[in-house]
Amino acid sequence: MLRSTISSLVPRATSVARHMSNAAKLTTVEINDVTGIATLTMNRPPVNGLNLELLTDLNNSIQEIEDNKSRGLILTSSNPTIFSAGLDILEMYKPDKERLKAFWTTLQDVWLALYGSAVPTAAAINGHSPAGGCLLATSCEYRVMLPKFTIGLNETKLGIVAPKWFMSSFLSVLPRRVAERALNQGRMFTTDEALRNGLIDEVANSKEEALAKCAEFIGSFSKVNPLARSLTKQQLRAAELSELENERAQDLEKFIFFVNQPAVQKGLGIYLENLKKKSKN
Ligand SMILES: CC/C=C\CC/C=C/CC(=O)SCCNC(=O)CCNC(=O)[C@H](O)C(C)(C)COP(=O)(O)OP(=O)(O)OC[C@H]1O[C@@H](n2cnc3c(N)ncnc32)[C@H](O)[C@@H]1OP(=O)(O)O
Repeated sequence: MLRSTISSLVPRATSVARHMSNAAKLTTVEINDVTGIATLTMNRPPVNGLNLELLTDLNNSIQEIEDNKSRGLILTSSNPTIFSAGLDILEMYKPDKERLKAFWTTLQDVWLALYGSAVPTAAAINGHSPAGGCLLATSCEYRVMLPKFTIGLNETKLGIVAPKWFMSSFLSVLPRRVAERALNQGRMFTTDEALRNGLIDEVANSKEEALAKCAEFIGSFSKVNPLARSLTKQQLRAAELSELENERAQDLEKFIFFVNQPAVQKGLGIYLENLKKKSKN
């Protein structure tokens, strides 16, 4: 457990916090002038569905944070109950060919940037985090989650298959046996189950506390040489990163082929319909 005082690292000192950029509409980046930590917030109502525009903004924001040599990156959401609902299913249902390509390519970019980020990363998971939301959270090095939400890779429940690199992130956090069973079941873990299984590192009772715990984790590297730390991280993650780098085109082709299968389209249509029915009740 981290022991240094939380208060010195809390990235909420609004008087000193500097908005680095809000040029991107669906994400905001706020740098704390005291800690040097950047908080990257997703803001796409109603559920932070990862569509092409949100992914593009996420990618630009991560790049901006890297370029500005922030001390760390905390990923969170402006929605009080949803971290991210994962990929926007409307991008995959009856898709436009060119947009589908750009969508998947940008998702690949975001994963490579976040999983391979040179700065320490943490996720303040302040709401539900299915599928692509779980991918983002498990791409970070540390996860703090609020109670009574769910997280997991539920792709099999939608009749789709999580790509290899989704599994890599999941496997970097969970023991293989737990990951394999959860992936096959499309299991969503409650906050308590996620903590017990190691899918998250800590539980916090409020978003502020989650941000503070993430900042404390990032602060734990303050006495470590930053170059040695980032090269160590990147070396540990190199195999998974180069696997996708080397197979990006095939991964895209596979995705496009799979999404366009009539059975997959039918399954996505039914899933969307059920979501809409549920939201109307
Ligand atoms: C070869 C590889 C091939 C394929 C790999 C593809 C990989 C995909 C990974 C993914 O990320 S797929 C997406 C998986 N996501 C989900 O299954 C989440 C579904 N959503 C929910 O479970 C819930 O919405 C929630 C727990 C996130 C939030 O619940 P609640 O607060 O009760 O909100 P509502 O359910 O009422 O939703 C409000 C509104 O938003 C629409 N919506 C929700 N999630 C999505 C989504 N992922 N994509 C598009 N739209 C979504 C929902 O239908 C409602 O719309 P209305 O128009 O009825 O308001």
